[in-house]
Amino acid sequence: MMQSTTAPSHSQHTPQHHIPCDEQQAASCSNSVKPALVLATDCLDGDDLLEAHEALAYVRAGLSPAAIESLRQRKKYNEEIAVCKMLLQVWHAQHGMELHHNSSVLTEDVNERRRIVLCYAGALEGLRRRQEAVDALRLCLNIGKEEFNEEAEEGGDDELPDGPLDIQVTLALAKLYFKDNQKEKAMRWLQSLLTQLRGTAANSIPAEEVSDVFHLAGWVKIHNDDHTVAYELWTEGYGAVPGCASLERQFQKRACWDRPLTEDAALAQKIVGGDGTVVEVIRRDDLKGFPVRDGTPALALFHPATQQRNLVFRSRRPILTAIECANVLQKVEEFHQEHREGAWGTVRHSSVKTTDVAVEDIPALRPWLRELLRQRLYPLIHCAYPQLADGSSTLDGNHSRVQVHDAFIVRYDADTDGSFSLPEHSDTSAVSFTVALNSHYFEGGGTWFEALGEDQNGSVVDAERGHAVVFAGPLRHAGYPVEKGVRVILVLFLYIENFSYGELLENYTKKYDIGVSCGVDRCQQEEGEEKQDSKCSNDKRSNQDSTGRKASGDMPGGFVVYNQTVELVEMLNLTLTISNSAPSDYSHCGSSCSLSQIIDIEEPNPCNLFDLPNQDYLEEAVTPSTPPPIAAM
Ligand SMILES: O=C(O)CCC(=O)C(=O)O
Ligand SMILES: [Fe+2]
Repeated sequence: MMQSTTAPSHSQHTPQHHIPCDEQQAASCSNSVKPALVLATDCLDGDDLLEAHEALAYVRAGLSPAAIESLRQRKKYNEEIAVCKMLLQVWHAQHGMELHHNSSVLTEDVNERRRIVLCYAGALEGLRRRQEAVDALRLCLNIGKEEFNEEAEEGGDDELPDGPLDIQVTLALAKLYFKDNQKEKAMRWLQSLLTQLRGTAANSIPAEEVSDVFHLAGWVKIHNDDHTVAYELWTEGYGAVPGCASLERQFQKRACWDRPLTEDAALAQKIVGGDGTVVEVIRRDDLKGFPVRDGTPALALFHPATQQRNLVFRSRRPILTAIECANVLQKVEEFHQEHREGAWGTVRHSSVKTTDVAVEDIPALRPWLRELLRQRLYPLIHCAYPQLADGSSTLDGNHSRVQVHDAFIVRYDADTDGSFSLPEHSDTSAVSFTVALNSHYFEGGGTWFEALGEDQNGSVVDAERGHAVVFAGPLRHAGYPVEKGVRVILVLFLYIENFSYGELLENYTKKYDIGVSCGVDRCQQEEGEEKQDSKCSNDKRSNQDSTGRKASGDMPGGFVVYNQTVELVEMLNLTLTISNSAPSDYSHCGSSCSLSQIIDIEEPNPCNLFDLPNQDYLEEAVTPSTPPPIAAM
């Protein structure tokens, strides 16, 4: 069983920069006065007395800046709704309700109506009146109110209108369905758009609309766990719109990770190096398996007989040498110095924002990662997850079916708000890796898993420098807070070619009557994406589910509340069990942590995982010729 130690007390575990509650309240009160007063002054300058009074009322009420912003936003949406409603009434009085593609309404009038409807639906969505926003868009697409009935509300299929679809309105509708986690419906509309685009002369449709359709369709597929089709769509989209930066990025990513590997070994050795230690091929005995609780949905991905309940593994010996780790950190740091003025970004992921950098952006690390995957990580995955639920293997002959969806290096810093931890989430991957690139200059950290441990509080799996933790991506997990210093890890989101497991997860969830998981789903975000919610939205409005936990309500975006991790820590501190005692000789390293301190190459490894009690060795794989059906689990 897992080795457990009692968790540090709450005070030990709360990072120093967290202000106590009452202090925090006082800070937010005084903060609110300033912007509201500025606002009031601005309004007076602009002779807008009403707004000035409103702003002063906010000041008197002691509202926080966030509350003021939210009130003003609500007001703006309500105004937009009132104006749009009136304009639509006028428009329909002039042109009638129905608008067929052969109708005599002028193009300008059609464009005007579209603009109003999109604004109207956007404002309704902003106020969380999503169903009304859907109704408005459907009406604009000539799916009349009269047949909008319970069937639609129950998730029945929309009937597609005759004739060509209005691309912008259909896209907006598909986005709303996607946000509402109605992925099949979203995909149905997008499929119709794709068919329409494929049958239309390329230059007759604005490139932006074409790229938006491909982009969104790809993301819906990713969130439906069908990465293979998503990348096919993005590749096709890039062919249709070669100028589209976001599609190009996805295309280049494939070109980077699917490249033939012929020269990588020598190149990787030259660039990233090693200390001459040959990292032997990983065998199953090299992995310590952590069994998850019965009823964990991610169990549905793998064959129950070969997997048992082991969905999280940690390597018993390092898969990266100390020199390799140091050299990778060096390259990452050099990259930030040369290209990012020394600063790390948080733009790559929406909903759960890591402070990170994509490996494919650092040319020196590309051959290294390709070689690492081929030589060590893919074999490791095959050992850990030998057989999928459909009876197939992660290997196809000698070729690994595992593919990179996202590869990035994450930096946690105890002294930086928003990057000392990562809230609870699941990854958009079948299998994920974290590989520790340092271990001596931080305290805390590790990966918390909801489904591990004896009780409902989960457990933290931590790893020494060079060691890997591999786990099923749909497992709920979090980056446990780093209390002191800096923790740097390599993270990989991987998918398995032609293995889309969404339905397996869904059936398992239904079978065990598990509610829809609350919280956030990790998805990638391209730079500048926040402006376009056609990809993953970064919606920070929170709501509450019936269990009292904050839930995103939205898929795939959700919200980011770093406080969520603080809540998590508080909850964990009650009865947390840490799966392995952390090395006790961490040295303190504060905000001025330098690269040489993070790169802990000189340090002896304080905790040799080979010396741990071995009772958790995995059982040898039993591979039955015909797998029992999932229902037998
Ligand atoms: O910090 C960790 O160990 C987890 C990181 C993670 O879950 C992620 O980047 O998606
Ligand atoms: Fe994750």
